[in-house]
Amino acid sequence: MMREGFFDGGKRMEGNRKTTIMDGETMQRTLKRIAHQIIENTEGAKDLVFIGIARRGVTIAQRIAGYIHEFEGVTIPIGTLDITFYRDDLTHGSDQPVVGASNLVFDVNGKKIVLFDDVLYTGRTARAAMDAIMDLGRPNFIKFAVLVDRGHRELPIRADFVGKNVPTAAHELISVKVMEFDGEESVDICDLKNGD
Ligand SMILES: O=P(O)(O)OC[C@H]1O[C@H](OP(=O)(O)OP(=O)(O)O)[C@H](O)[C@@H]1O
Ligand SMILES: O=c1cc[nH]c(=O)[nH]1
Repeated sequence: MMREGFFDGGKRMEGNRKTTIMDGETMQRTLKRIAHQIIENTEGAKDLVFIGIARRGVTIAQRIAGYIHEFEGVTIPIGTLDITFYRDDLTHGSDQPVVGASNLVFDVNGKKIVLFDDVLYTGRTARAAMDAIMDLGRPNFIKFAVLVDRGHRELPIRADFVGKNVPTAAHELISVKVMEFDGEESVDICDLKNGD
């Protein structure tokens, strides 16, 4: 289930004023930059694996792995984690991330893991992802890459690779659209309070 004020997929944008902060070309350039940063900061491709948080984090992981293949000629294994939010009706609003299906196609022990998501907000999704990974073994390290960091952290979590830092208000939503799921590419800030 989703958190209050959150909408699903394309529907979440309807009826709300939006400002586009990244178009497809900028997104591509940003992901290429992150690919270079990952190459420089993960001590070589040996034991390097990616984990994408479904759904758009998986797309971002795949795109960046594609660029690294193009730049370095190495193929990085990609696993996926599905994390959704569950609202506990008894405690009104104490929404909790729940780890669903995971498809980690490798043993995490000793791996250099880069975790990917589209948006970093409270940090609860990242925390749930890291908990799920650590339950499976002991990686060499976990680094975190996001397309957008919008602030408002509720946990001491930060990303190692950030496409764009976007200061936001609580009544705004960052909506990332990728071709695979949305048929278009952009990052928009949607104002949920001042809808048209
Ligand atoms: O840092 P957090 O507060 O945990 O927020 C970040 C998460 O929120 C979004 O997922 P959302 O639940 O909106 O689902 P969706 O993007 O898959 O629609 C986003 O894709 C991140 O996974
Ligand atoms: O603004 C936000 C917050 C969490 N997740 C999103 O996708 N956008």
